[in-house]
Amino acid sequence: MKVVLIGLGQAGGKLTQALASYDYEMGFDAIRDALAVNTAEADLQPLDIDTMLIGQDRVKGHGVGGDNELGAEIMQSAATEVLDGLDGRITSQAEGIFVVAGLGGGTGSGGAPVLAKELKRIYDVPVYVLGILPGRSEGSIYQANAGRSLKTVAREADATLLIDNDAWQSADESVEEGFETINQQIAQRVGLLLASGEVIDGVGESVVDSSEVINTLRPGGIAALGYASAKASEDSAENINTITSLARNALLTGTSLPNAVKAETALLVIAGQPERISRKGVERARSWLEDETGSLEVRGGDFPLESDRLAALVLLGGVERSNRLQAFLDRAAEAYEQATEQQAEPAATFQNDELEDLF
Ligand SMILES: Nc1nc2c(ncn2[C@@H]2O[C@H](COP(=O)(O)OP(=O)(O)OP(=O)(O)O)[C@@H](O)[C@H]2O)c(=O)[nH]1
Repeated sequence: MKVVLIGLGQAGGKLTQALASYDYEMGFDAIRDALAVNTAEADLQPLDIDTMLIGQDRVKGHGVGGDNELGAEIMQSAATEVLDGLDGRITSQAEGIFVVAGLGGGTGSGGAPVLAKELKRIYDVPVYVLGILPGRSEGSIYQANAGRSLKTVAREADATLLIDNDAWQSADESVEEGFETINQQIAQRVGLLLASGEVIDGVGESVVDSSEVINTLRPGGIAALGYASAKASEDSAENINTITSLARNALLTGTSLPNAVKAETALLVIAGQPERISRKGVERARSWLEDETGSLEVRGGDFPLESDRLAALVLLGGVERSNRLQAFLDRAAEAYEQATEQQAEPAATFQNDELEDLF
């Protein structure tokens, strides 16, 4: 699936760069262009991808310091400038646009819904948001910002693929190392998903069409991505159980949004050397996924990849509220209440039940 990425804010820029590097290193060429947009000059400097600084008149290149309303205002004023900067990048080949952002900060959190809306007005391809939810140990401002941002982003984007910063946490890492690991994990999973539907030189023809990814995301609302991999035998007949257990692990322990299981649609991609992929295993895994997700629309296919391992990638579309999402929404509502207690006049209202209509 040929896409253009726009990374907003610090997390958005770093993740976009990780995605672009992975795509390049693997030779997938699914990411046709990538641009990082930020209000903070220092966050753009370390990036190798093209960058654009916005809002200098308001914050002089210093970022919005977690103020997501200011982030939204700046993106609104800079919309024409950003869209001009995208001219020539979003060509007729593009099958989708991804706005990538951490939902807990200011620039990405406030800017993502505004930009998604503007992009949808102009381009006739789906506009998705790849949004990062703050981990549970992050401060209440992050939780409140992300709650507010998620509410609008889920309305404006064609689908919002959520990544929980707690999803693939490793115990003995610093926060920075942790982000690096998470970004790598996301880059690999999303990279494989995007590469599905692409024909890869010398490896053969892909059997997952990009329209399958688009159709899986068609219910809109929240989407999640699961992944698991394991060493596999050279004989496909020995891999029947490996494939079913990979699909199981991808859904039950490997999703970007823990406990997201029930969904309207699902896509199961089995990646690996074609000789190692057992058809029987794939069929079993698909029917297991159908039962488990409650979805009547489970698509599937293979993705040829030179490796002695097999991997299962599960994309869920129209995800029902999960325990983890509920816990996040509760935290966001509580954080907002705390913030309003300290402020005489809240700038915006946010209630947990306002998010009910998302699901
Ligand atoms: N996964 C991941 N999350 C990150 C990374 N950097 C920051 N975050 C998360 O993103 C959120 C903060 O968003 P940032 O992107 O830093 O903020 P911003 O959009 O640049 O906005 P301002 O700094 O307020 O201008 C927090 O929830 C962080 O935990 C990263 O490299 N990877």
